[in-house]
Amino acid sequence: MNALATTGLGKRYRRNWALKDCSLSVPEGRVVALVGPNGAGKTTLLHLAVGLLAPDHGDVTVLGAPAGATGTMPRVAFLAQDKPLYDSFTVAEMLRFGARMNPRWDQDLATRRLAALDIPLDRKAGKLSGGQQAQVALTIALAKRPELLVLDEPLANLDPLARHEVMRGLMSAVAESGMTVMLSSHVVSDLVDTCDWLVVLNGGRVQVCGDIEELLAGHRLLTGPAEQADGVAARLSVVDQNRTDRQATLLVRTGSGRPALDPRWTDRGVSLEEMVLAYLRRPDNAALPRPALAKA
Ligand SMILES: Nc1ncnc2c1ncn2[C@@H]1O[C@H](COP(=O)(O)OP(=O)(O)OP(=O)(O)O)[C@@H](O)[C@H]1O
Repeated sequence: MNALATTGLGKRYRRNWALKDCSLSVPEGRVVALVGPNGAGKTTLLHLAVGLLAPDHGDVTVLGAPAGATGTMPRVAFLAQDKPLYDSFTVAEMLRFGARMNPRWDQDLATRRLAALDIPLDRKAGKLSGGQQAQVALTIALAKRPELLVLDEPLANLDPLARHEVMRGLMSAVAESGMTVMLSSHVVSDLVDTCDWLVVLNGGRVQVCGDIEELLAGHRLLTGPAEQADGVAARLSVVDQNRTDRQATLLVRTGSGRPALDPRWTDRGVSLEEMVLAYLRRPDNAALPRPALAKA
């Protein structure tokens, strides 16, 4: 079953479509990287997924039911971009609040996790560091024992060590529970070792959706003489290219296998960051399991 599926999903604010024609699916148990530039529609998509917004077009299904369905809410946890905690509550009071609000609450998980992180239960949330606040907010989301955990920019404003710690904590929770996680970020390098499913949003449209390993295996970076570049580009599906007078570099979608090339060309695999940036630079190109990106 898919943890999340959208069909022709659209959301507009007044006359502007923040999200348009968005069709994607995320199988259960995946850790999903949702990436895209500022204003791409990431927060809008996440809010639609957790039922905080209603679609203007199309459908969103979460864990087999329409997003926001009453029966699904206890199975979904959402951590908003600003990591909302009550500043004047102590950590212990935040946990009590979580316990009252959530029928599947796991107090033992919450206290063990916070003890391992050395976060004092008697400290007021407003007096914690940014990294500690992120960890408390994540702990509350995890103690809900969700089947789908949705995190909007969980690493924003954290230093590199805190980013690493948050991701490590998240990964051990995923390993224990098998839940599906969807997290948005601007920083692709933070997601490399963690995520196994990629969704790229750009200008309110889905540009890439799929298994990261398969996507990486299906793209190559070719370098060769500029005068032959048109011939090579005509045979292959070029995502992005960069040419000087003498040399051309093409990032191509091969599907699978390596393209046959003139010996003056070299080719190599691509990193996740190279692939994502190539698509973001070329919003008209797409890597989708279903029809290519519709033009505006
Ligand atoms: N409440 C709102 N009213 C009007 N327009 C909005 C509202 N929320 C978002 N938008 C617009 O919708 C588009 C998508 O915004 P959204 O916040 O979903 O993008 P995002 O990818 O999360 O951006 P960021 O990475 O900057 O957080 C943007 O053009 C934004 O200006």
